[in-house]
Amino acid sequence: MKIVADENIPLLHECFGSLAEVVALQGRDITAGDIIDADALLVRSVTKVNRALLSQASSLRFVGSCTAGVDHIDQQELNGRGISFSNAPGCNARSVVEYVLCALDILADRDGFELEKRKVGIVGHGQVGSRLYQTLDGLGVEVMACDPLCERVPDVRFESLETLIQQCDVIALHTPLTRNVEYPTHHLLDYDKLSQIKSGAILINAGRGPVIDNQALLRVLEEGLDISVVLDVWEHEPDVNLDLLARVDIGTPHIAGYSLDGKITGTEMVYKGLCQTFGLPARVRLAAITPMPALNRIAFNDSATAAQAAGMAMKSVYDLRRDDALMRRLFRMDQEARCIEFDRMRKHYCERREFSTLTVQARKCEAGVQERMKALGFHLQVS
Ligand SMILES: NC(=O)c1ccc[n+]([C@@H]2O[C@H](COP(=O)([O-])OP(=O)(O)OC[C@H]3O[C@@H](n4cnc5c(N)ncnc54)[C@H](O)[C@@H]3O)[C@@H](O)[C@H]2O)c1
Ligand SMILES: O=C(O)[C@H](O)[C@H](O)COP(=O)(O)O
Repeated sequence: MKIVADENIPLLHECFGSLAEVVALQGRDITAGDIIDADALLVRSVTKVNRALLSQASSLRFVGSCTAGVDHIDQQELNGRGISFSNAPGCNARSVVEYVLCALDILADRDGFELEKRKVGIVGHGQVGSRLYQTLDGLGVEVMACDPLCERVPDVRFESLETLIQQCDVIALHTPLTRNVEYPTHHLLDYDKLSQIKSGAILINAGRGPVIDNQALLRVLEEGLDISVVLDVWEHEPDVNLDLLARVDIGTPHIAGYSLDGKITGTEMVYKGLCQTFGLPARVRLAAITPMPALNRIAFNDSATAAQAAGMAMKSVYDLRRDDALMRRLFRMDQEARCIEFDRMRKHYCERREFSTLTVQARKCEAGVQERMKALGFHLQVS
């Protein structure tokens, strides 16, 4: 068997090496010629799997994308050719939730607000949105969700997008990128909607860049709309608009889902999908070869307040300011170098772990500290 794969799939050879010959290529550069005799193609979000790419792939039986998003995959074309497809729904949902929590923590420090006093609106109540909702709700934050496609459940407050825009102090976008469907998300936030966001609010996009019309966002910011903006995803990646980057409060190179845990789970989910398609036993257990986190324990004294402890624990696992600072190096580069650097930052991304890998000892701490740590998803030790 021959597998052609994006070289940025973690543990690629450990996982698939015993099953097949694995040819690892740069995801953006995979061509129709590269997969002529491949039995399986494994991609991440930067490879467009469409009619042109598949045109000569007569042996191809399986395509796997180690990602949550599938807007780069023409699934109709795959169905038409009888090619099985697997992706990795939810693999990195916790990672994105933690990115959003860390962004809010940094802005709360900078601007001196308490998250518990802010109203948060989440657009998209799927794997990421629902987990974010639950976490914020557990922290005592007032939350509302907007998702016209999601089944209504009693303990979730669903509102329209207009209500979220009018009422919320934080708006977080977690929808897929869709066009030509009943509720398309392409440019869901256009000039009109952006202009209506409350003054002082925070807008976060860690879904897909084109869900916000980036030119319109730049325009409202230039016109003086007083909002803070956190962008992990950009229209026309890897070609980031520097005028927009200059105006956002936090900017990162599409790494919200890049915890090592999330990426490895993505690999494992696709590995299982491939094994199923080819009738092979899925023997590799990636948990067994996942590295130990560099930091696995932190202890608080009884003098710690809940807010202080939460901020320290979050920053010790993931300090988002580092990613923002690295991103701003793009200002020093010409367009070609910027695109290369955007991909380079993603390829060589630091080994970031999820909150659950950190044990928080809060034995003598007040109940508030313990509750906050638990709600955030840390592994709490109180005995
Ligand atoms: N930045 C990153 O690193 C990163 C990581 C993971 C996922 N993503 C992106 O975020 C998206 C969401 O991730 P997920 O895992 O939660 O996906 P998901 O498919 O589980 O959830 C998406 C939700 O959005 C809802 N939705 C669709 N159209 C909508 C609309 N017009 N308005 C409101 N809601 C709408 C869907 O009903 C669904 O519940 C992915 O599709 C992917 O593109 C980005
Ligand atoms: O859709 C996803 O899962 C995320 O956007 C993912 O983090 C994208 O990462 P990439 O495939 O571009 O490495």
